[in-house]
Amino acid sequence: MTLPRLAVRHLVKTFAGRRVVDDVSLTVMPGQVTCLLGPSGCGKSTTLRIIAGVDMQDSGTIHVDGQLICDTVDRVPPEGRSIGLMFQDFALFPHLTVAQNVGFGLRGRRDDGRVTALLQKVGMLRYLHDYPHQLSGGEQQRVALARALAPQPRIMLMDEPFSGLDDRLRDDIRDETLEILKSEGTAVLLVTHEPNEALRMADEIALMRDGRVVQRGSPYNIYNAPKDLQAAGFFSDINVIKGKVQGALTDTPFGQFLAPGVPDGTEVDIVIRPQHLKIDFDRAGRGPNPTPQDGTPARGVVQRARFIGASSLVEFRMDFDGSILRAAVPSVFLPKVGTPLWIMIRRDRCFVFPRG
Ligand SMILES: Nc1ncnc2c1ncn2[C@@H]1O[C@H](COP(=O)(O)OP(=O)(O)OP(=O)(O)O)[C@@H](O)[C@H]1O
Repeated sequence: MTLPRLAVRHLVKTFAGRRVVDDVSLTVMPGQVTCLLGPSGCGKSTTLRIIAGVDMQDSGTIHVDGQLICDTVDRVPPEGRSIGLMFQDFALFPHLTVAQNVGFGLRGRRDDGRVTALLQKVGMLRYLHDYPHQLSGGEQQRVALARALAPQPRIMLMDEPFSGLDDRLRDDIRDETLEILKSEGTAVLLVTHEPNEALRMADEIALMRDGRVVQRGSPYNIYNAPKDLQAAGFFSDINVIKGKVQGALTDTPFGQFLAPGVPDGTEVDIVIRPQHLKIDFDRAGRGPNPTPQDGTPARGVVQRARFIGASSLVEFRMDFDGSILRAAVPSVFLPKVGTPLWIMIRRDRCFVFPRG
């Protein structure tokens, strides 16, 4: 069995009586990316700082390749942890050239061609003698990556490293960075509050809320099997339809939904993402026929429709209770406000959660 490159267990950190990091455990395997994902203030950066050795935990352990590097008794100093850091504001030294900046990353070790090899890898070899102010944001980011990789760290900790870059550039740099980190076999722990960044980069996502890791899993699993309503809502807009369970089923205007194992009388939220609503025509008020997969259709009237490029966002006011449902549909379809349409809910794409 492969040992995790980084294993963090039961980390706790309290500031002014508040548990900012509350029993956090996570692992990163060699050559893999784990994303610590969560809203601002949930404790991501504090967790990262403890792993880097800049902050000290109140309790909990950190192991690198099975070796204890920090508990509350023994503590390997930051420079002895074989950890590289990349932060958004982790600026290059302005008075050093690109080559000197990367060379600085070697921390006194012999170069042996590593600086040029790394600059080649990040596509910056021709800027060897340039100074940081002569480079674009994306180019500086590439040099920063080369500098962080110079001492061949076993782990790279990244805190929102791409947030200073504009959208198009960010996607490119993200993909390139990932490829380079994988080719170096570095284990990466990446902190972000952006779900799309985590979905795009992570092998594993640890979803954090109020100091706790509430769910861990592959991007696919965490997106398609969220643990609760908040976890579902963190990744996209969601629609919520209310119901009450009777005999493991809940009745709604969209027909019955299965709620296995949920006791009778429990109020539930049926959650569905906008792209999983199906829309059909009115047919003079008859609408489409019910199907086993899509259940009973319900009628709504278009309240708002916005073209946003690849898709259109359509907002419906539902006849049954006046509530609003949002659908994302291919952008070839942009219905007029006031159009009656019928909506069906794909059973296989719904999540049923007891209301908390
Ligand atoms: N040194 C400190 N002293 C007191 N409180 C702190 C300290 N460092 C962090 N906190 C608090 O701990 C909480 C978590 O902060 P942290 O920076 O870890 O969150 P985060 O999830 O990384 O958020 P962001 O994405 O905004 O940086 C915040 O409420 C913050 O104010």
